[in-house]
Amino acid sequence: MTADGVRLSAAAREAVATGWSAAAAPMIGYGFTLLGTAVAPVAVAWLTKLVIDGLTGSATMAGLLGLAAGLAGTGVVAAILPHCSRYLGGQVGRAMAATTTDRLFTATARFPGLRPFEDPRFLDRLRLAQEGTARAEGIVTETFGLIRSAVTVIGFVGSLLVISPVMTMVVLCAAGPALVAQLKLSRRRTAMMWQIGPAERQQLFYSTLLSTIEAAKEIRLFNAGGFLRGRLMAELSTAHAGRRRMDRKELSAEGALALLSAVVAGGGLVWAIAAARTGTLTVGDVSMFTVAVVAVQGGLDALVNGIATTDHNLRLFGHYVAVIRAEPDLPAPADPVPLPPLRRGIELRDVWFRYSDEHPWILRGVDLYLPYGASVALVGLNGAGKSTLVKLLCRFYDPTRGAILWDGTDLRDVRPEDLRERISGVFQDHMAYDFSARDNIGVGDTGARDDLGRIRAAARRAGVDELLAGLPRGYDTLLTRMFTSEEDREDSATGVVLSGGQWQRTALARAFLRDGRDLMILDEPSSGLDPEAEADVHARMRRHRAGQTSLLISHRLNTVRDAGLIVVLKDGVVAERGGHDDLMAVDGVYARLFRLQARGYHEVPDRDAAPTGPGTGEEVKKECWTSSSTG
Ligand SMILES: Nc1ncnc2c1ncn2[C@@H]1O[C@H](COP(=O)(O)OP(=O)(O)OP(=O)(O)O)[C@@H](O)[C@H]1O
Repeated sequence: MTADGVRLSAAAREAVATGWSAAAAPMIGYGFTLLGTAVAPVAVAWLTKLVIDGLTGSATMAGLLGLAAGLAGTGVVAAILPHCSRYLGGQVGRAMAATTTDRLFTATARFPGLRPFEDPRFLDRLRLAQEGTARAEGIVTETFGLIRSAVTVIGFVGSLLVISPVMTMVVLCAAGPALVAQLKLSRRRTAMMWQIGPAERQQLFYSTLLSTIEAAKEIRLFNAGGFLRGRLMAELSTAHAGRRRMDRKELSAEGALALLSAVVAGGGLVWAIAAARTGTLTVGDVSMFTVAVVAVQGGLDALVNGIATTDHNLRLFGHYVAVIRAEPDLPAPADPVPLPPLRRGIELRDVWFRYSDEHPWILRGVDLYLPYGASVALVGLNGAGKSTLVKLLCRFYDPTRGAILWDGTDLRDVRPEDLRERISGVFQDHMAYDFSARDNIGVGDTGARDDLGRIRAAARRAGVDELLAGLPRGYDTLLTRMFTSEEDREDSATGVVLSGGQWQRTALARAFLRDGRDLMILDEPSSGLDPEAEADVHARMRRHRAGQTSLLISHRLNTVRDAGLIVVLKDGVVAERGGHDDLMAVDGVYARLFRLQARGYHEVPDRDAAPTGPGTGEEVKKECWTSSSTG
């Protein structure tokens, strides 16, 4: 186990098993071609030596021609095999990348809750895991490469031993420090990547901010580009400093190793030439020695580098293994209970919640009953915990204390996917997918994606059908200009941009597509709509919610007054509950907020009492009058 919690042996086993299950046949072919490329250089060197010795000695013509033919044939094989092995290696790589990517995102989708995606360490691990999926192929091909280098080295070491056992030992001993140094460097490099992870994540965050349309307006209006760029560059320089330190260590270590290799090779050559002069070696031996020293050094170098690279790849792949084997963030029920359709109601029983032990309590003993078929409205000030309560109802988190019961069944005893099958809704921060209109709504129930009739019915209920049907390509029009090619730039049919309110209606249609669910959650579904659209949407929602259990969160209290039950959340508890008239009669928080909003609509400005002076309405009117009468 390494400092970042990666098990190398588990990573190696997983890589081999993945390679075998994803691409057994190309892997076998790859192994054989690599073996061929390993043996070919040794055969070429020996045949060359024999030809040279034959030429300088007394070989027959037939013998020489036979050796030359063998040399040519081996050369052809040696020339073709690397191309075959590259192709087969690519096949192995693509198959493994597809398998590991699929498994990684299956695993991330398997987390039932949201906690992992709020945990910076997990996000770092996920980023490295994605890099690890790209390295999966490397682990397999490098391992084969190691075998190939080992075969080549063994072949040449055998050849060197025939010529000089002493020189063989010298060459081999020089490789020892290289192996140790490369392994150390690999470990340090992976540790460095883990350390600079937070800086690189911040860097990615700032570069995304600076290059996406969502942030572009504010950044320009507030002239905040320089500020954000400054932060981006600071994170970049932190990450670069880490990489530079590592590169310097590598430079000095690898430079020293290269020097050692050059000294050994040079010394060996001087010795071989002197030995040939005294007749201890033949000319063919010198040729063989020269090739063998270079090949053994190159092979050992490749071996050492291959081990170091595999070690590094395994560490990255280990993050992938850690993600795909991670325990779910919410405890899975040992014996899951089936969740039948809602018949009585949902009860929050003394629910306490905080996001973590370091965070303050958000809910402090909420007792609430959502009766079957009732439309319940949840109101409260910003930060009161309304959306948090919704997240608990969807079981994105479990209550820290207390329980949520669905017809008496604790949500913790139910599989999260079974629960979510029974829920539909719109979140306050709903998604605007860069998809077609059809897919944007179809995400609500992917099985209905091809059923345009159902999609249009949902859009009609949300009051957006006319708009979407009227787009240049109807429901198949992209609701983004993101994927427009250079040639299509002027063609509006390739993608359109919706307004905020139009997006909100589209999100509502997505929720309505999940028809017949037991609970409809509507978290601020109309905050971006104009008054007419809001009244229209609420009239539609009223019809849709009639007889259906629903929970509506809204700050516009005129939209909740007809709810069967209004609940006011304050200081982490239910402060008030009842119908609109009851709560007005109680004259508490709800009544105060309602009157405050209503006053804004009813108060007619008192012209006589209106302040006058620079910038006030009266002053501006006067200015306009003066300039128009003089102009
Ligand atoms: N993922 C999170 N991690 C930590 N704290 C959070 C998280 N999400 C929300 N909070 C905190 O929980 C509190 C309640 O937030 P919540 O979004 O539930 O309020 P709300 O009532 O829906 O507010 P609003 O009316 O502004 O939408 C806030 O103080 C917020 O800072």
